[in-house]
Amino acid sequence: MKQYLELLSDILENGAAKGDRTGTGTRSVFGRQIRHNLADGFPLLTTKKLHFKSIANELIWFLSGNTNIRWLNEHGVNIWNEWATEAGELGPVYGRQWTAWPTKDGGSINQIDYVVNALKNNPNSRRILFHGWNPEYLPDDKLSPTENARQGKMALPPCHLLYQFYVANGKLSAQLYIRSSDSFLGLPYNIASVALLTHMLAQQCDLIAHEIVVSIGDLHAYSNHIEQINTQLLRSPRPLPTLIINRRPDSIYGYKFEDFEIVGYDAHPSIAAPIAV
Ligand SMILES: Nc1nc(=O)c2c([nH]1)NC[C@@H]1CN(c3ccc(C(=O)N[C@@H](CCC(=O)O)C(=O)O)cc3)CN21
Ligand SMILES: O=c1ccn([C@H]2C[C@H](O)[C@@H](COP(=O)(O)O)O2)c(=O)[nH]1
Repeated sequence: MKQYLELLSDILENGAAKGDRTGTGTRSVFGRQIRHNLADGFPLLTTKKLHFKSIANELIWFLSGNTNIRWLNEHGVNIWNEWATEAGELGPVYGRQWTAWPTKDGGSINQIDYVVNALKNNPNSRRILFHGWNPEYLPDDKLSPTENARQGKMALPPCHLLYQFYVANGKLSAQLYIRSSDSFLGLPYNIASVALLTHMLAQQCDLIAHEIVVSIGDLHAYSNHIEQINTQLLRSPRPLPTLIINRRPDSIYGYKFEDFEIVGYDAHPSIAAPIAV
């Protein structure tokens, strides 16, 4: 993932010093993109070891519509702990908006069903997308994430918020828009996650997983990640691993972590970094 390292260098070279909600301080650039052909391997960073289990289980959790961290914790995933209430709630975040977008008559819309149906029955459509930005449930900036979740608002507004799919010649591509991207901690997860989702949708819809495009609004490096980024920039990328899906579940909602196998993942050691809350 040379392109990822290039984005990190870009931020260090061209980033404006910018304050942020968390009070940490960032260097930031606006409007960047990464493209990756999935035929070239599964885009799991090799310049630091990533916890694929967290990435896969987080995606499975999104697709289940769950917005409580308990299930994540029971499955070894702790990346959302800092934002949840004592009861584990995050408010109506990703999973809720993806699978049960609330309607004014008290019903809900499953946007994932819509995407799967369109990919199967109307693959030429230019409307195959789902998104998480539901303004009615955005948090109040003056309250903490936990306080927002307690009041039924999202703890955080979605960062990866718009997923569009495209089919040509039997091949499925995806473009993800990330409005705000923590280049060192969040972005590697978001890249691998959209790649995994594309493979799952391709399997369900009898398509070949092709290209992912990740478009980013505010791409930043937190001031307490600069040393870690410099460490990473000294490392050479290695060949990418391959994803194998061992089973074909009955639906997009049927995947379990055990269905996935990452083969040939030879990564440099992980690099610890503090998360900005
Ligand atoms: N500042 C910030 N950055 C993010 O990337 C982020 C948020 N906040 N808030 C919501 C979610 C939570 N995400 C997270 C949170 C923690 C890690 C993290 O610490 N990753 C470690 C490994 C931790 C583990 O696997 O348990 C890493 O080295 O990648 C990554 C993404 C992504 N999002
Ligand atoms: O999937 C994710 C979720 C979150 N992030 C990062 C991006 C920002 O650094 C923070 C969110 O803060 P905002 O003030 O709401 O932008 O979390 C990410 O990179 N990927």
